[in-house]
Amino acid sequence: MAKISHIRNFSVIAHIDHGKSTLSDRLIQFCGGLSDREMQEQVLDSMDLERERGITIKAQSVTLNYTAKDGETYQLNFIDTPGHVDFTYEVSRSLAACEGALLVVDAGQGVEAQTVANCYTALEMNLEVLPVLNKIDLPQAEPERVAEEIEDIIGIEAIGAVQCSAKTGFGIEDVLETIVKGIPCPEGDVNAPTQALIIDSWFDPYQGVVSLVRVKHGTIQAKDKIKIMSSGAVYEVDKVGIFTPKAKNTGILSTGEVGFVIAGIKEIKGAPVGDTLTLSKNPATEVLPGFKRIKPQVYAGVYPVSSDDYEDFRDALEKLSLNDSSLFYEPESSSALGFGFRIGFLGMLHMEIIQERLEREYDLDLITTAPTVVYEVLTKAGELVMVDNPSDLPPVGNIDEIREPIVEAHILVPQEYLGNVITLCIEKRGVQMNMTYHGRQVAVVYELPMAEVVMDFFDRLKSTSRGYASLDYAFKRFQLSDMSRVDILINGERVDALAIISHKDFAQGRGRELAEKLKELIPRQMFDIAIQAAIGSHVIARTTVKQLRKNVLAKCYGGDISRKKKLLQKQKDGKKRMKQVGNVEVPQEAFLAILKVGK
Ligand SMILES: Nc1nc2c(ncn2[C@@H]2O[C@H](COP(=O)(O)OP(=O)(O)OP(=O)(O)O)[C@@H](O)[C@H]2O)c(=O)[nH]1
Repeated sequence: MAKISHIRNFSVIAHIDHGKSTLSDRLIQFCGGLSDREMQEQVLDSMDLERERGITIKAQSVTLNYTAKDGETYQLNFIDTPGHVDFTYEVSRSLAACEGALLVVDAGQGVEAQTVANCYTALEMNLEVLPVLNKIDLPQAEPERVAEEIEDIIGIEAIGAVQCSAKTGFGIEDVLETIVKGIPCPEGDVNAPTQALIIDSWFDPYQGVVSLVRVKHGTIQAKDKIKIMSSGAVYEVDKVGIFTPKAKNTGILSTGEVGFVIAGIKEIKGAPVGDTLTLSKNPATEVLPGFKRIKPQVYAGVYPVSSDDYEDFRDALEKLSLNDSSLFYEPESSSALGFGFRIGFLGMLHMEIIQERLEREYDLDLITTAPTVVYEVLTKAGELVMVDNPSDLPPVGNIDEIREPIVEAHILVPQEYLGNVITLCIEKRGVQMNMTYHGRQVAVVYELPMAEVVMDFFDRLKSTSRGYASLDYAFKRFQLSDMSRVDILINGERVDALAIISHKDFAQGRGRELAEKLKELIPRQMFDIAIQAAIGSHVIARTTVKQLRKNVLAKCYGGDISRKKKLLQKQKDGKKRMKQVGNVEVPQEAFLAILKVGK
């Protein structure tokens, strides 16, 4: 238990790839939390997938003891935050537990969109933000220029900011001194009724639910009866402690501290993120301000390739949602794909990660339909319905208005690529709201339809700017828009899972491209396959997959047997991800073809 004046709770925020994880590991290493061997692996990114992709998904924490130059030992509770645009909401979750944040900026790259977005989130939450110029070992590092850029674009003091190289270890002690001197200690009353904020909860197969908490007032000790304030449920604390980064029982967490609580809670819903913990004896009367829950922005239907896997799929989703409170799912059925689930995601990266985890960790073969944003539909009867699935769109005759979600996108781009970025934004139906010049960089603000942004905008932005433009966006409002559903018919049969909602100006083009794309993707079969795109009963495009003329094996007649086997195996593998639509075999790629359209 540390003296409250000697506690510092902080996060590290940064644009992706500016070196947050590397710096975090250095700080842990400097404070003796890790051996050299453990240092080889980045510790805070614990999931395999994260390591492979080099991004941080789950907020985690570590408690460090640092003996400062003033001779005093400080307890530094450091809470990790993710850096990718899909996960910005997790940042505010971590920041709610802190008094300060290190704003890590790559001294070669300069300020990028999420540097700005994350910094504002921290400032709004009244945190002390301390800039850190990282990667000064790089020959292209320009710490002075970047410091000016921080002052100019973000408006916080940065001249004289601490400089370091997380890679070489240079300046790490200065960073720690900056934390001790620059970040205020927590405030709180150790004798007041206990109040602790649940920053994160996850399911551990051996311990049950583990919650990461920040104690604002009072203490939590082993054997205490804790009460979850939203539900009133009472549990007995088994273990409390800190992460060093390994979990270490301390028997108590006191005011100002950050650590874990395990209390025999079986369900993640039992300890909701953002909720307040108190003690059943002398409970607090008020809950702590939580943080706003984020709703999924992108929905897609996910179906097992084999209907036998449905139960396993449901179990897998249940398990996965134990560790990912942002995962939303509900059963859905499609006439083309059978029984599956509609899953809500925070963005396209989240969708990819979930799909990969389901396939990899749970060994499922899945088919995912094209992702859709949520539309607000006003019916002629005056009802407002939210539609997250094209096939749920009411019949055209019943629709009064369709309103699509609009985001405000903040883009930072070097001047030489500004033209390309503007061209892209216009192509994506963007409306420019603001543009300011900051030295070599330009900050542009656009309102863009979310549907356009979630598709391929990020990749396009990167490629059109050689990787230099950066993006941050947030939902702003719904806006009346001229949208319609484009249906795909295969041999006259409407395939619900292939329907898309598109702006009328693009509907014709997208319908045509989609039909063409499907023609490439659907293998030739023993008969002609007609592919049509239609709006209502009006066919807007048509293509045909011609029938196979010869048996593929005929070519091998008399040829060697191993080649024949290979061919058969290839056909078999290819079949794994096929879905039967009427009498036509449609491959998985076909259901995602829409993502490749409109580029
Ligand atoms: N030269 C140099 N490279 C660095 C330094 N710090 C980090 N890097 C490299 O920059 C890349 C990104 O670093 P990470 O620590 O993964 O960045 P991050 O901000 O944590 O990224 P996410 O975890 O993906 O959000 C890695 O290849 C690091 O090795 C530094 O001080 N100097």
